Amino acid sequence: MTPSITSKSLRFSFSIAPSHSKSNPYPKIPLPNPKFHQFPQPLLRLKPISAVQSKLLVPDAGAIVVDRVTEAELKENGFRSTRRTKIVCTIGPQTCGFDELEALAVGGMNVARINMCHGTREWHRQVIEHVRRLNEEKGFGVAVMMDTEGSEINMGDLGGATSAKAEDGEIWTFTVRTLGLDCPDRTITANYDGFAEDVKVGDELLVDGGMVRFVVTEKIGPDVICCCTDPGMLLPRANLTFWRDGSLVLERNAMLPTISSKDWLDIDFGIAEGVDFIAVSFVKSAEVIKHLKSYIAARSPKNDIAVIAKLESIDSLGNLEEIILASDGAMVARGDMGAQIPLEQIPSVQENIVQLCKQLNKPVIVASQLLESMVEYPIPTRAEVADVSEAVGQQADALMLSGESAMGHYPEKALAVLRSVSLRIERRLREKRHSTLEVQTMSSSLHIGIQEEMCNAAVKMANKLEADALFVYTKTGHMASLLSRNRPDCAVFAFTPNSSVRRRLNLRWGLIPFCLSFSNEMESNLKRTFSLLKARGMISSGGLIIVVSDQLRSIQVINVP
Ligand SMILES: Nc1ncnc2c1ncn2[C@@H]1O[C@H](COP(=O)(O)OP(=O)(O)O)[C@@H](O)[C@H]1O
Ligand SMILES: C=C(OP(=O)(O)O)C(=O)O
Ligand SMILES: [K+]
Ligand SMILES: [Mg+2]
Repeated sequence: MTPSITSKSLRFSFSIAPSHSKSNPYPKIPLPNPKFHQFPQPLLRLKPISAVQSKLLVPDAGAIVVDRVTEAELKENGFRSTRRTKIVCTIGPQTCGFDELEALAVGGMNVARINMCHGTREWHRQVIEHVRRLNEEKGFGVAVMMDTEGSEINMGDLGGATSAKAEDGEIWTFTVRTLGLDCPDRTITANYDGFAEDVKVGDELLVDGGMVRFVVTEKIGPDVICCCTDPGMLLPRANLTFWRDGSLVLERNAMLPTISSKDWLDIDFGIAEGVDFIAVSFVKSAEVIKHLKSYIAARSPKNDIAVIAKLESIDSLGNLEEIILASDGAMVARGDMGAQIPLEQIPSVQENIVQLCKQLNKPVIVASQLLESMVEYPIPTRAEVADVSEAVGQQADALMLSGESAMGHYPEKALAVLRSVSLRIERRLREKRHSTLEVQTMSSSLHIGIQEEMCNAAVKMANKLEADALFVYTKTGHMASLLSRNRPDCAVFAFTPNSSVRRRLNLRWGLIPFCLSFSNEMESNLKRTFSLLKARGMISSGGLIIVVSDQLRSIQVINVP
């Protein structure tokens, strides 16, 4: 039977077919050497959703709700082969339409990110609305992350152009004048008034973390005249940093608040729209996170928005532990980080942050330039695949696409690459671990807690017994996070009655979040879960399951009846 999602999403969202396949899913794109372009992963077939079925997706009291893509993955590939590493996609002009968003959801997007640096609130509202509608009408479980602009120094929006090319030796003017749409050629606005006073002749000006470089040659009133020394593409609202005598000039940034007045308005917008995550740009200390969390607690009665600290400012690196502890998760924002520390330090900083987050039980996202060349080309570089593999090998909770999905030519292919590389590396890690009979669980490091000990023990058992899945019944998601933290060999089915907890668990490594109401009676919970899952073809009799719950201090080992 022909799958019924739009031919477009089928063509682009699934993994690249083997070379012997009769129909090439990418008919128009030449594949110079097919050997290199097989991201080996079986094609998933999502069943069509009829109008009648679509109504059934609205959960009733007795139902179990799971993301449609995961359900298809479970049915086709079984328990063990679900993807553990989660994927965040930045939504931009290439992917903001309903159909494009659906294609990303089909392709495995777990979280849709909107970046408040760009676009209007109305534009972002529309995207959030589309994601909601996809979840409600089509059975996806995509969460929404809003990313603040932050008050670092930015360029303006290029008078409406999508990009501009700066060539070697060209003279460009950076100005604090207000320019309308008739922006003169080779002129760029800077977003803060003191810019022309703060820079000095001889300073080096880095755009977007050094993707393009200029040297300041002259200052004329509000205009700073610069000569391009490293050519490249200028993108609207790109970050600007300036360097003097080999050091980053930080005085101005130190005076700017982490959360600007515009950011507070965006945060109000995010709270009103009910986003699942707010990511805070250029976090420097734990204070700002605590402040935002108390603001959210006061404004959002259910207090169900998680705060993610973006680690990208040089000032954050000395306070990592307290920032991560204060947050609900962290992002290794390698883009701007690369403008503030030497590039060769980024891999070790990434590794440290990922390990620290695992230790402190906070989800961590590795972001920026994972597949940068795919903004323009349909195939990633070998080096990009190696970088993605490294992040998956570190067992980061999630990988993020930025320009690749926001404004690139191949958003769905970039997503397919993240998915295929994740699956391959995850399997390899399990095989490696298995061949050395190594059982790895986290040491207890949080404040001594019964739940943490139980989860560590449950994962150890699951790995040793080669269980098919861990089940966790969790109201707040905490127990589920403690299982995920141990990066078990098997998938973790997390059952929660709360749909916003379910969406937030989307960011956690290896968790398959289900919405399910349950009682204090474990026996009846299990009976019901088994029958609901069996009816949907997601589990079969005989499977070995290890069960833990928020409420009961017990670990159960059960064969699916
Ligand atoms: N809402 C949007 N509207 C227009 N363009 C966007 C939007 N979001 C992202 N983009 C484009 O995608 C690029 C990459 O996104 P991202 O990495 O989030 O931003 P930035 O480059 O500012 O760090 C941006 O530079 C911008 O060109
Ligand atoms: C993710 C990042 O932040 P933004 O895209 O908002 O600059 C980054 O700098 O890597
Ligand atoms: K941002
Ligand atoms: Mg950044």
